[in-house]
Amino acid sequence: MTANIQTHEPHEDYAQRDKGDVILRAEKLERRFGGLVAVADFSFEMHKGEILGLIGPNGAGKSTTFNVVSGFYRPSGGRLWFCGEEITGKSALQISRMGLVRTFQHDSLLAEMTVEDNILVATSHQLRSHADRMARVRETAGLTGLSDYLHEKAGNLPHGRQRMLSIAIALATRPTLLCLDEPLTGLQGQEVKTALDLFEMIRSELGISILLVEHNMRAVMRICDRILVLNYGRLLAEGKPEEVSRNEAVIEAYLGKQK
Ligand SMILES: Nc1ncnc2c1ncn2[C@@H]1O[C@H](COP(=O)(O)OP(=O)(O)OP(=O)(O)O)[C@@H](O)[C@H]1O
Repeated sequence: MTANIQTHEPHEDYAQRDKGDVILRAEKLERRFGGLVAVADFSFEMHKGEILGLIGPNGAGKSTTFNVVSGFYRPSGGRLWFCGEEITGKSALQISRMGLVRTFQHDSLLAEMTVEDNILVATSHQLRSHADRMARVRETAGLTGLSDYLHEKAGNLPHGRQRMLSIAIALATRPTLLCLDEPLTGLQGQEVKTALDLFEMIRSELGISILLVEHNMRAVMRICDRILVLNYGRLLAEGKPEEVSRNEAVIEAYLGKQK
């Protein structure tokens, strides 16, 4: 893994700086599907302002963790807290209204509706006045590079713009925690760089923390402050990118899968 993974400039140490400022806490999280244990004994904390990576080989339990944290699946065991409030067993809608919002691996856009309307719908429960909602739409479109596409049908956008629209929809409510599920899939060179710059900006300008599941290791190593590694549903390692990329067990888990 060290051969094709590079770490870049040192990250500001958000995890250390905000030690007392936990926004997400999982304690012994577990999710079973019949006899299959997809996630087991998974405990972690996430701090305000962090960009936290969740990586692992195919089938490691990353998406299941996302689904449990965001309320789309009920945990089979363990407990979860968001901003100090227990969210174990709460619905996806309740959790998203508390400010924990996720995107999906496959874009969930309203393809026949315009970009503007897709973003507008996301603001509807939060902002009452149409003027406020339109201002939020324009601001969000500006952040995500979609200002020139507001009147296009979402389904007509190129793939990279559709991915940005998924993020714009999640961002429109200005969540506290944004969970991104493989947001870079299908993006090419400059598009990846633009997306990573956007994630940095979301954190630094809007103060939104990011939990990132992503297979693009180079990108994960560049952007994350800290990384959790899952293997067979269990926490295999955690640490800063440079620590994780040198971890023998992590290297073995990835290389073992490639044989
Ligand atoms: N709805 C489900 N029903 C039954 N088994 C499931 C379900 N969702 C996930 N699994 C199983 O749980 C395990 C973990 O899957 P999960 O999708 O969470 O892994 P992942 O790390 O996200 O994988 P990938 O990187 O391929 O997306 C796998 O064995 C998978 O087959």
